[in-house]
Amino acid sequence: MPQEGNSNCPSFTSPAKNFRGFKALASSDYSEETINDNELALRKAEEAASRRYQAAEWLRQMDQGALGTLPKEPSEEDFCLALRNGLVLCNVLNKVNPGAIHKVVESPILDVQSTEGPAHSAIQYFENMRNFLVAVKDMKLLTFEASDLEKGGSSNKVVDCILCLKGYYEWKQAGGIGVWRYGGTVRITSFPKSSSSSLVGSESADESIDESESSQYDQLLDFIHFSNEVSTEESKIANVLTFLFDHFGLGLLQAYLRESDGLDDLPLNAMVIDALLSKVVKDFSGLLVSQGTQLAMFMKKILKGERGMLSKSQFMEAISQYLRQRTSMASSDFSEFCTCGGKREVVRPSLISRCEHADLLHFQSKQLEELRFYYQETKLEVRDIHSNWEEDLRRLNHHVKSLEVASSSYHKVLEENRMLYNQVQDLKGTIRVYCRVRPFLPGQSNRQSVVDYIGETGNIMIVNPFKQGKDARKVFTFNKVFGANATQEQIYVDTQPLVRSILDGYNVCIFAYGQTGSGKTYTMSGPDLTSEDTWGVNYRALRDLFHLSKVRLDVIKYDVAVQMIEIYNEQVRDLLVSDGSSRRYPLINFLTSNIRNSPQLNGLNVPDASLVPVTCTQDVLEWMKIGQSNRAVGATALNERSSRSHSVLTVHVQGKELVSGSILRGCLHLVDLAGSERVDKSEAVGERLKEAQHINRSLSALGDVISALAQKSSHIPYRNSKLTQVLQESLGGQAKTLMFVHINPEVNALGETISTLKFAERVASIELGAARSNKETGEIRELKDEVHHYLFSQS
Ligand SMILES: Nc1ncnc2c1ncn2[C@@H]1O[C@H](COP(=O)(O)OP(=O)(O)OP(=O)(O)O)[C@@H](O)[C@H]1O
Repeated sequence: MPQEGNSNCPSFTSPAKNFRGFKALASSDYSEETINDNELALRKAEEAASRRYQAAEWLRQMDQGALGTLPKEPSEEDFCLALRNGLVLCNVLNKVNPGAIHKVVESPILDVQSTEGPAHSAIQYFENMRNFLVAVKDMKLLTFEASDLEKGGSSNKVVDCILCLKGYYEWKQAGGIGVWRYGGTVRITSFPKSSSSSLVGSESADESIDESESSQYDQLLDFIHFSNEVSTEESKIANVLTFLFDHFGLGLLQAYLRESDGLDDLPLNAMVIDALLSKVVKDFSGLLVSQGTQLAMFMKKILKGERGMLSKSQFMEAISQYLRQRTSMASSDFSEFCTCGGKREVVRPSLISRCEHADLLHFQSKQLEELRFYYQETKLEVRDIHSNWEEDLRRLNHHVKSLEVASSSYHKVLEENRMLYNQVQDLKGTIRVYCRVRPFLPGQSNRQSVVDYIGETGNIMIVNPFKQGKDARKVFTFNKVFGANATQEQIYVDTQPLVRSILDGYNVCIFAYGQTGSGKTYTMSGPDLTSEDTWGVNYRALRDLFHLSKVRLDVIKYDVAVQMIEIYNEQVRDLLVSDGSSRRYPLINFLTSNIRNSPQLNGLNVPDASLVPVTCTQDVLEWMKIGQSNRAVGATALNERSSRSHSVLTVHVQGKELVSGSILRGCLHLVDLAGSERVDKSEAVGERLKEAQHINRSLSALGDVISALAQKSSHIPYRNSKLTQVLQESLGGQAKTLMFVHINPEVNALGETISTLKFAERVASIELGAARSNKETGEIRELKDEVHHYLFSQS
């Protein structure tokens, strides 16, 4: 298991620690140790005792006879005394190397008290001891002097000899291969030198080594030097092993954790880690054992190779060669292992032979080459596409610009076309029809519109949400269609030329048609008289007339007067009465004389209605307020503010050219028709029902007149209603007529919307003939005046 080292790096306990004694002896650091002499002596004594006990223990194990004479932990004296007769040593040596001593003197009597005893026992003792020392020497093991067992001798040398014998024995028992050790602290390597002296060493080697042992001592120093080198190598190896072990262990841990991804509740505690690591240790130990076995086999092969016995240098050279081979083989695997961190899938390639590895490398570099090629190709393609795009974009830009030009020219052409069309219409006298779509009103929740599309050229497409396919859509065409967002200003712009033509002596009739609540009053008058922005056609037209008349003041003098009547339940009422209750709001006796069926000389259709001269817009506003308040307004289920009557505001303009004296007479009828909805839908009863019936009757009379006019019928039924009678001149005469047809975008008004639009299309087809100006030269006027006087004087 890894342990914390000084460098804080995990490391194995280095086998080199086994050389502690020798290193202490040889190292220069030794002198620097701060241990004082007493401590050193004590330590040495402890170590010597420990080794002595070890030797005694082994002798007791090897020879039963020693059990009685040699204590388990003998003092130095007891130890020497027990071995002095040489019996135990001879018996043990014969066990280690059977037959090494032919004759062992058994049962020596050591009677130190008898006078002969010492001599006799000394003989026995000498014989056994001599035999033992000779045999040991023959075996090239550590020896000692017989005197070492005497008082003042070096018992340590005896201990070294016994432990050396022990090491030899164990080495032999293990098969007698390679390195062997004795005493648990010293290694001795058997180098088969030709010289008789074996290489031996002992950590207990001290100053007592005499001259005769100098060659042994030199060898011992050699060995110390060698062992230092080995220890350096070993510590390096230990570091590598530590590193490998960590990788191996942590790699396994990682693999385990990776594979346990799915197990959410897996308790990952210290116990699991311990269990894992003990498994790792087990595997690693197994690996070490098998490696050890292989290494042992290899060493055996070297030692027992064909070359026979090896010298130290040969042996070391063989090891180095082997290591070099292994290093070059392992280094690539090792670096791969380090790079990939032991991941299973990546580690696998490390198992592939180098040949396969090279193939893989070759294959990958080929793939890399291909990838590079494709990358370059793609880069070129992208560049091509990019430049193509740029080209396309340039062309598109150009195209857009030409379209812009075309579109502006198109608009110009469209405008010209419209003007030409209007001129043609003027020539033909066709009634102009403008369609206006009312916006949804605040509070209307279902905002599904029946208006699907509004074209620039006067098309409007109505969609029926309850129908499918072709039948669901219907297109109507008018002079112009204004969407819900059109402003009052935009509405008036197209009307302005017509209005201005009044000052040139033309009659103009503008009437608003549409279902109740579709915005007729909004177009004609506007929602709020106080705000000029929302003024309707009426006020704008009058403002325009006054403005123009002022501009022409130096050339023509204009007189403007207005009439305002209402047709309610087929009765014509004067709305501009404000001079007392008796004349207020009089019912004009329509059937007798007050509506002329042919244009009057003064252009008045209803001569009995009040004709109020006005000089400015403010005058008009005042009179209109009076007219509005006089107007009959009734509430219906469809629209509380719904006007249940037709209102006609007529502006009479008479201009006299200052130079020529010519008279210009024009009039403008501004007609706000009553709602065109069907009676059943208005849910009206009683008075309201009567109103609705009258309104419908007059509107269908209007429809009949329009049909007859469209068919160029010889009889036009103007007299069927008051409305058609009042508008006769505008519909059938030489007037310029404009109809604003209004539609409600709501789905529940779809039926009315369709019938309104159909009616408007019919109106649009009527050709009235070219409008004519009511201009009388001074000469004609004078002649007319003369005729007039003449007729009056005759009557
Ligand atoms: N273009 C528009 N923009 C905003 N609001 C409008 C527009 N047209 C109509 N309205 C609003 O719709 C409501 C009904 O409009 P208006 O009274 O003009 O309808 P009408 O056709 O004259 O009704 P009636 O036939 O009953 O006289 C009013 O509240 C009006 O302000």
